[in-house]
Parts: sequence; C-alpha cells; structure tokens
Amino acid sequence: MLELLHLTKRFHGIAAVEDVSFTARSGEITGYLGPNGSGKSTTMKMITGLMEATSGEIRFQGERIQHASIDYRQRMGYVPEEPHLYAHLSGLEYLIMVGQLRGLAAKPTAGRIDGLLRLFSLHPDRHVPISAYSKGMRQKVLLIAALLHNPALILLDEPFSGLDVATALVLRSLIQELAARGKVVLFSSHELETVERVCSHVVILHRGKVVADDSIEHLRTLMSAPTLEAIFSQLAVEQDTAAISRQVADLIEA
Ligand SMILES: Nc1ncnc2c1ncn2[C@@H]1O[C@H](COP(=O)(O)OP(=O)(O)OP(=O)(O)O)[C@@H](O)[C@H]1O
Repeated sequence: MLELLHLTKRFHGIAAVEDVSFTARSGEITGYLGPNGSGKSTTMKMITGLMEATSGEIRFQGERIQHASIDYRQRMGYVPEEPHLYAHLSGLEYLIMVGQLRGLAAKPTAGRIDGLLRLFSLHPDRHVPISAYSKGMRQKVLLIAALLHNPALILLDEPFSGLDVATALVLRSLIQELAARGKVVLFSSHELETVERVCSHVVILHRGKVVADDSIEHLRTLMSAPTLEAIFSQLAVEQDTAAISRQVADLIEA
C-alpha cells in the first residue's frame, strides 16, 4: 500500500502540489489524473524520492520512505514522463547498465533482458544506439528498465506516450496483469479512455489539489456523468473549448 499524507510541494513559495492525500492499494490500478501543470509529475517525483516534499509524508507498506533508501528504490519501478536515456548506448547496453546499477545478478538479468527485449519487439534493434531509436522504442526501453527488478511499486508517468497501438494494448493488459499479481500501480495519463478501462480507482488533481478520490463507478453515479471524460470535465476543466477554438481560428485568420 502506498500512502500520501498531506503532501505539499512549493516552488519559490508557489504550491505545485497542495495537501495531497490518497492511498494506492496493492492489486489495484490507481489512475492519477489532472490537466497540464496540475502537479502529477511533481507528485510522482516525490514518490520516487527524486524530489523532496516541502511537507507531508509518503509511506510504502506502512514505512515512511526515508530519502529513498536503497531498499525502497529496489522495490520501486518508475517510468518518467521525460526520458533521460544515455543515447550513445544501445538498448541492450543501457538495460545491462540499469541491472548493474540496481545490483542485480548478471546472468539471470541478462536472460530477463533478452526475454523482455523480445516481448517488446526490440530484440532486432538491441545493438542499435538509442539515439537512433524512435520515441516509441525509447518508451519501451524505459518500461523494461522500470520492470527489470520486479518492483512491488510501479509508477507510470504517461507510459503510453509514443507507443503504437499493438504495444499500447500489450501495456494496458500488462498493467492489469501486474496489479492482479499484487503490485501497487500508480498510473498518470491524459488518455481517459484507457484510464477508464484499466483503473479501478482514480485520483483527480486540479491546481495541485485533490478534487476526486474514488472508484470510477462511484464517481459516475455521484456526478450523474456517463464517462470519465464527463467527470473530468466537470471537476477539472474550466475552459469553454468551443470559444477557445473560435478565438484561435479568428486569430490566425486575422
Ligand atoms: N522544478 C520546478 N521549478 C518550478 N516550478 C516547477 C518545477 N517543476 C514543476 N513546476 C511547476 O509545478 C506545476 C506542476 O507541474 P507538473 O509537471 O507536476 O504538472 P503535471 O500535472 O505533471 O503536468 P503535465 O500534464 O503537463 O505533465 C507547474 O505549474 C509547473 O510549472
């Protein structure tokens, strides 16, 4: 179980994440949603320990994460929104390096990397430098790197970014499989249709604050909204999309 308790992050005094509390349970897929700039990635970075919270607490399996101890890092897998890959390495070299940095035994890890490269259709390109990979191929490398050590906590920040339809379907099903095997999965995405299909529980952020923390089913009933998109629009969209479209078109035609 992952617990966020009154988590706040301020940048230069301005709150990006404000008093955020929720629980992501093992066996569940928790969707973490919100408009651009609402604080999703900042929250994710605090959960990884890459960023320190201004205040509040994060607990995993009941224990406070202490400046991301080695033990905690070994139990967590993270797919960041922005890929920071060593582009001069090949996909295979990069994954071997990740295994070494995680202190994994070389031989079984090599077998695991080989199997994952095949399953993600990257095997033929394993010796090609990452600089020559497409966006989707890089995303697959990030996914493999995040799962290589069989983490108990899986943090996915926009994991579908750049993936083709077939890989996206595999990932969707993989997320469900991992949750069914008892992992805690926290998953941030703008793809509400996918979220609606895979998530049992959603947390919606708006301007750094939690505006919903519930099952999609309960939110549908509560808000008399047929879809997650309708729920999201009611809670976190303030714009008149048609008016904005007209203004943009007017401006470029002026
Ligand atoms: N290092 C930083 N310094 C200053 N402000 C920051 C920093 N990182 C994030 N912010 C601000 O915090 C707010 C939340 O950003 P964050 O990246 O968490 O949003 P997000 O919900 O992940 O957005 P998106 O959907 O666009 O990825 C934004 O206003 C952003 O400008």
